[in-house]
Amino acid sequence: MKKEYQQEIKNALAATEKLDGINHVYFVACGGSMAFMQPAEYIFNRECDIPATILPAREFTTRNPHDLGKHSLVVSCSHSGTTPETNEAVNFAKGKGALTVGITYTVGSDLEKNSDFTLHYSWGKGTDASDLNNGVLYGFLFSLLKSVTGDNKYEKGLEALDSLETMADRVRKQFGETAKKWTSELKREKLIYAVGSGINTGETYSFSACWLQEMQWIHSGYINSAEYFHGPFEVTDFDVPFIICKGLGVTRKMDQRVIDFAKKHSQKVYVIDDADFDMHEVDDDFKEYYSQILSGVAFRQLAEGFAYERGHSLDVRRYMGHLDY
Ligand SMILES: O=P(O)(O)OC[C@H]1O[C@](O)(CO)[C@@H](O)[C@@H]1O
Repeated sequence: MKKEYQQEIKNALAATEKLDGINHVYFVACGGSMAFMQPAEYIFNRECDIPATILPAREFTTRNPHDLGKHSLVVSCSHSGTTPETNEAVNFAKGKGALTVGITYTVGSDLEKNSDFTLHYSWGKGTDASDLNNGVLYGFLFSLLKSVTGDNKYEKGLEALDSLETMADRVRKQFGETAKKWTSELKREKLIYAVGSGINTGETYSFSACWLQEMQWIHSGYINSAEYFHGPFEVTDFDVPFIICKGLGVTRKMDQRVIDFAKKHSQKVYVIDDADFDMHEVDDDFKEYYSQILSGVAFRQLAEGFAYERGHSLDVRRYMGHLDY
């Protein structure tokens, strides 16, 4: 990871240590930037006693959590740094006395101006994965967990960042042909469901909401594997497509239960299995946490495959940036 990003993480971390105890960590953002932070909430919940909650930025300000105050840490993210709801949430949190850390690609953006501390990341093809948003988030997260728990095991989580690009590149090569095949088969589907859970919740939600709905205008919905059997499974039929992300770790059996059922009733079940991805560089304690970044690499290849097969650029929007909402 670039030295300046490491320094930004150190600066933000030092500020969290001055809080004299964190009562709650909130992650707030919109769309893909919110989805990208969901694993942080999951990891925090799994690893320590400090409550962590992720909320869409507008719901955060609307809900006005009762415990939000001078011992709270509010982490936001906006790629552009300009999304109004996210900036409103940061200013709202600051008004309550919370410490705000903004994660953004855009130097000098509103988010940077509004946040107490900023973590920048790089973007674009050819960027080392440790300098992308996920790398910077995990750099901050594992440093924070080490600080609040005093457990040195998080050093291993930080060390894995050095191998992230190697692992991501391996998945790109491994999954490339599969992505082409699946998207060629699915390109005329009017509706595709995305199913996942646990650490993969954000990436699976983002695949449905951002890649399929927003960037391909394909009807879709995210279904949590645990919730599939409580409503959504009634729409399962031989011709209904499901892309299911099968995670590692504690939620894997929930994903498997969906796969077993869906495969009996639909001929269009496609499974991204994180166990297929080689992660030998990562310590066992952190494999599940890193696997979602690799799921994201596969989801991105599917999105690019759809864009190619359907002749529909991922950059086209009908409303966003053109019409007020
Ligand atoms: O990350 P930003 O700049 O706040 O932008 C958020 C917007 O970008 C997306 O995540 C992807 O275009 C949208 O879903 C969302 O409206």
